[in-house]
Amino acid sequence: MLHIENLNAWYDRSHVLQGISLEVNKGEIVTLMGRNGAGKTTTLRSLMGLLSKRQGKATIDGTSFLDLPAHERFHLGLAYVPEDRRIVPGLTVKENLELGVIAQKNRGDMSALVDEIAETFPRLKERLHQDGTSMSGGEQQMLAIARAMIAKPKVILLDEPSEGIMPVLVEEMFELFAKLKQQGLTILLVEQNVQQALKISDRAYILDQGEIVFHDTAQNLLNNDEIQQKYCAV
Ligand SMILES: Nc1ncnc2c1ncn2[C@@H]1O[C@H](COP(=O)(O)OP(=O)(O)OP(=O)(O)O)[C@@H](O)[C@H]1O
Repeated sequence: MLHIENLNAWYDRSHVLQGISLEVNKGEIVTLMGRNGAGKTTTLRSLMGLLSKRQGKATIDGTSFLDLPAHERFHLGLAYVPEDRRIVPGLTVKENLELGVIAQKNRGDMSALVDEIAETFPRLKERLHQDGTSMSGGEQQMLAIARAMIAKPKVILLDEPSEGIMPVLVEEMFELFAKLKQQGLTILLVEQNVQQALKISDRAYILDQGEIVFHDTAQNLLNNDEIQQKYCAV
């Protein structure tokens, strides 16, 4: 589904990603792990075209997208939820969700789409008329994910969704990812919360200093303390 081959990326002269190759098959959750500064966010940002200098190849369902403008990636079925969530202040939860509909080519029935997504995110359903930014960090994270999901993407890139969120909501969030996977979504997940991420993932890649240094099934990695200690201790 998502295929990345020899991806390189630079911030000015700093060569941060040094030839990353990975793939995420349809319906898989794949976690990208690694210490702070390893290049995880840069990988997602490069895929979204947010770094001016990058090289390599990336395809979604066989279509190359690295050189396409952002809206065309979106129409190919690629969605991105950055770490900072970007909930629009002054808009309700429902209005924030509607922004996800407005961005679509074929908008269909806006309220039907909002109702549909609210079924998957019961916590949002109860708060549709509340100001989006008045919710807790975890709830805002769910709103950001729901807003991306409304476009029915094929692949979603999630950057540190559990960052700064209270433990009970983290649990709920990981359950939600498992549910989205069951609905057929393909997920590339960047997470520091290694144990929980691996429990719901199929496979994982470890990044270190801009290179993939290890990959395995999530189950094997979960049992591999040595590798976790070596590359994932913060
Ligand atoms: N805007 C920027 N300009 C210059 N260098 C940057 C910029 N953003 C990140 N870097 C550098 O690129 C490298 C990779 O950073 P990146 O944010 O991708 O790491 P990460 O694995 O996501 O880490 P973290 O878990 O801390 O977010 C780091 O050395 C970082 O200092």
